[in-house]
Amino acid sequence: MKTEKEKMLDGELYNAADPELVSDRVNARKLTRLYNETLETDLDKRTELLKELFGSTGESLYIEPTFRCDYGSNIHVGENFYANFDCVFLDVCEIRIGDNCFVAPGVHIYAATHPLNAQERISGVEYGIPVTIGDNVWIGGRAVINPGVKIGNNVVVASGAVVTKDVPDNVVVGGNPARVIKAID
Ligand SMILES: CC(=O)SCCNC(=O)CCNC(=O)[C@H](O)C(C)(C)COP(=O)(O)OP(=O)(O)OC[C@H]1O[C@@H](n2cnc3c(N)ncnc32)[C@H](O)[C@@H]1OP(=O)(O)O
Repeated sequence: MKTEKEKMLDGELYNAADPELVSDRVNARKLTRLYNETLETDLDKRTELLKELFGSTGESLYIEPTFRCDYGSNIHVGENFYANFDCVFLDVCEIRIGDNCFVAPGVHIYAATHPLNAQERISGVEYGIPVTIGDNVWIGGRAVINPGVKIGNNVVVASGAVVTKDVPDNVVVGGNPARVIKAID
C-alpha cells in the first residue's frame, strides 16, 4: 500500500495530517525560517540553505528573503535562478523551473489544490498537480501560476497574471485568466 507521501507525489488524494508529511513540512519551515533570518551579507549561508532545502539546483541561485514553501524537496530550479522578495511556492508535487529564470516579487506558484466537492474537501484529503516552467522565463510581480500549468521557454508572464492554462514558447501572457498578449521574436 502507498504511503500518504507516495500518494501526494503521484498526484492522488492524500491526507496532509500524515505524520511523515507533517515532519517534512516542519523541516521546510525550519530551513525557510533560518533562510529568512540570514543577514544580507551571509551570501554563502543563503546558497547552502537553498541547496539543502530544494530537490535540485544549479550552481548559481539567489532568492531575496522572505521565501516560503511547503516541502522544498519538490522544487527543482536550473542554473542562474533568481527570485525577488516574498515569493511562495506550494510544492506538494514537483515544481520544476529551467535555466535562467527570473521571478519578480510576490509571485505564487501552486502545485497544491483541494477537491471542489465540499464534503470531500472538509474530510481532509487534498492533492497536487506538478508545475513546469521552461528556460529563460521571466515571471512578473504578483503573478500566480496555478496547479498543472506548463510554461514554455522564453516566456514573459506579465505582472498580476493568473496563469490557468499551458503557455507555449516565446510569448508574453497577461491578465486573469492569462491570455497571450503577443509573440516574442
Ligand atoms: C525579476 C524581477 O524582480 S522583475 C521586477 C518586477 N517587475 C515586473 O514584474 C514588471 C513586469 N512587467 C510587465 O508586466 C510588463 O507590462 C510587460 C513586460 C509584460 C510589458 O511588456 P511590453 O511588451 O512592454 O508591453 P506593452 O506595455 O507594450 O503592452 C502590450 C499590451 O499588454 C498589456 N499589458 C502590459 N502589461 C500588462 C499586465 N501586467 N497585465 C495585463 N496586460 C498587460 C498592455 O496594456 C498592452 O495592451 P494593448 O495592446 O491592448 O494596449
